[in-house]
Amino acid sequence: MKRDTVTATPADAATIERLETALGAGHSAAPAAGLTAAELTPVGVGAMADTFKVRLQWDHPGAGPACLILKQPAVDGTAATTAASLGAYEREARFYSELAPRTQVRAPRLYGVIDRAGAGAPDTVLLEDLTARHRPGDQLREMPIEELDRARHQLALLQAPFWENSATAELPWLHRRLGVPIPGILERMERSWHSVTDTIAADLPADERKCIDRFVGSAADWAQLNPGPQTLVHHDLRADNLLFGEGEIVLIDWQTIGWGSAMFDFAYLIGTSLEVGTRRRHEAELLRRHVAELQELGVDWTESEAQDIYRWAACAVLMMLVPPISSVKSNPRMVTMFRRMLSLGARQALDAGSLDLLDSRL
Ligand SMILES: Nc1ncnc2c1ncn2[C@@H]1O[C@H](COP(=O)(O)OP(=O)(O)OP(=O)(O)O)[C@@H](O)[C@H]1O
Repeated sequence: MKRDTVTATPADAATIERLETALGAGHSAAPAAGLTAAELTPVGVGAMADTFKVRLQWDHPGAGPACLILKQPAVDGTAATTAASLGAYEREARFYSELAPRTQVRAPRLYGVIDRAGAGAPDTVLLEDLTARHRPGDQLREMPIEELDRARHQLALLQAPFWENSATAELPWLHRRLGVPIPGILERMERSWHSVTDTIAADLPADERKCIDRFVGSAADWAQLNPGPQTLVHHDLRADNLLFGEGEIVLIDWQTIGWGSAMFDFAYLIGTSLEVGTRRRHEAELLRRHVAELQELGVDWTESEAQDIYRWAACAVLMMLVPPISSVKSNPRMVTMFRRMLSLGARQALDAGSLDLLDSRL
């Protein structure tokens, strides 16, 4: 969003009251602190959520945060209804309140939650504002390998405490995209892919197009396989969902936090972040480091087991990006981004021999 088109809007009385109550309940404001004014500035209008930076004025200076990030259901009715039906808002709120405190992963601090729709579960999160000293990642540029490795380290911190943890696996609100039948996935994949073969995907090399064709036909079986140790899966761990600060990387956008194969986020992060040549040079070492760090964190896993699962996981980029491509139309940045990631994803699957693996297992 262009900064010069962004204007701040004063919050109405109902919003101020909701914020004050939520911050009090979240122990993020002094008891009985009074919020006197709030001003909302949009920072991101996503597919499913609207995000605002909120400046706050308290009756006693310092009684609560001066600034926060508010992420709430999108105003766009269709997207919001889809997200709500998928449990995306509740899931993100529950991740921040119930799971983030059990990990060392760097996510924004949660200040409070709001049940805006009155559906009996929170759908809005109030988060630590990191706009001043952090910059969002850029999906259109290659991530420097040192930064990628630090993001990967955060992934190890997310995964280790929940590794094969049966109580976490049973949490009904976690997103399940792997290891379960996904109704209509084949039709959605095919419809989406065929709608862009003459546009976004028109100039992809023939072997990449063929690879995507084959993957689309077997995506449901691929997702069902879901091999290897299971743990928490972010499901969209890529540059756009990372905030880079001095000496730290912060992971955001937890609407799709779920349960699945430990190699999924690893393959997706690498596949969406690195150019093909860089990935080829570094992926074995990144995998080795990832397993070594998990082991240091108490996880019982070996490099060769991880390599085996990586062959499957190398389709993660295609799995995540083929279904939404048909809805990417007019925005040139999104078109460029999707085309680039499709190509990277296909090349990653080809390099890993993922489709041959799939053929041999089915
Ligand atoms: N705590 C935060 N501090 C600073 N900026 C943030 C914070 N949270 C989100 N942002 C900014 O807002 C943008 C949108 O946030 P986020 O990725 O969580 O939602 P989204 O992508 O719009 O929604 P969706 O969940 O529908 O994909 C981010 O790209 C980031 O620039």
